[in-house]
Amino acid sequence: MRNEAKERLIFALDVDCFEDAEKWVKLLHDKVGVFKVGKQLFTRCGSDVVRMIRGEGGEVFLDLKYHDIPNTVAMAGVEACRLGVRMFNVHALGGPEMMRETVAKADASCPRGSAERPLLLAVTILTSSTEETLRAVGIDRSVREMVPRLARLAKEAGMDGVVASPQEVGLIRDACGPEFVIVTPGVRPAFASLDDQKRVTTPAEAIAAGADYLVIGRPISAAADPVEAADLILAEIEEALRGRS
Ligand SMILES: O=c1ccn([C@@H]2O[C@H](COP(=O)(O)O)[C@@H](O)[C@H]2O)c(=O)[nH]1
Repeated sequence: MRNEAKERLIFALDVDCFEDAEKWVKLLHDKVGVFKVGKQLFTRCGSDVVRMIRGEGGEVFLDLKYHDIPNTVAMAGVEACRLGVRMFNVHALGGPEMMRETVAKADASCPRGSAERPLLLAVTILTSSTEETLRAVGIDRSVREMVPRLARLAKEAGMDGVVASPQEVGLIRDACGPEFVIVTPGVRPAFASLDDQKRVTTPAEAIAAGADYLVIGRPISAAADPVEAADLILAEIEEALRGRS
């Protein structure tokens, strides 16, 4: 069960240099299944950091949240496939054509079912967003309407899963079924602060709701003892997985 908990924990490597990234990977590689490389680290270090993580035996979630015209996103997706990442993502708000094109180009470059094929994920509504955020950008529907709607669009386009708040896992499961992958940031153990996250649950609640992977950054990186924080989170995930089986 400890190994399953580890495989489901994704650590957000939100640091500003290669050396710090390498230190975190060496420190946490026994605790974490996947390391998430986002905009800050990728803009600073590029694909070298992906190769470093893979060289250390880690897997990579390339969290660049592509959102552009269909051809541009699809070709970026092909490059993500070539990097050998375990998963990468686009914004579902980029629309069905953008997602379909990304899936088609990934299928051509890295066939489904092959060992190298990454999971293709679509971000629904960011976990830092609220109803007010949606109104401000002109979306009149609620978060709880938008998330399953975007998840359904992603599934129909052939995407493997979504990134969403753990608060909406049940809605997504109802809309998209048990095989659809759900990756949840916005996870806060009781000992951590919310920071800029708005739609959060604890790790235990996220797993009990049916999340497949939990993305956690600052609750580990800002802890006085990051290894102890990761252990506490793993214990919580493990306990919740027992309750699920
Ligand atoms: O909706 C989203 C999508 C992505 N993220 C990313 O996850 C991590 C969360 O880090 P914490 O420190 O645990 O808050 C961060 O890298 C985000 O870019 C998200 O939070 N919400």
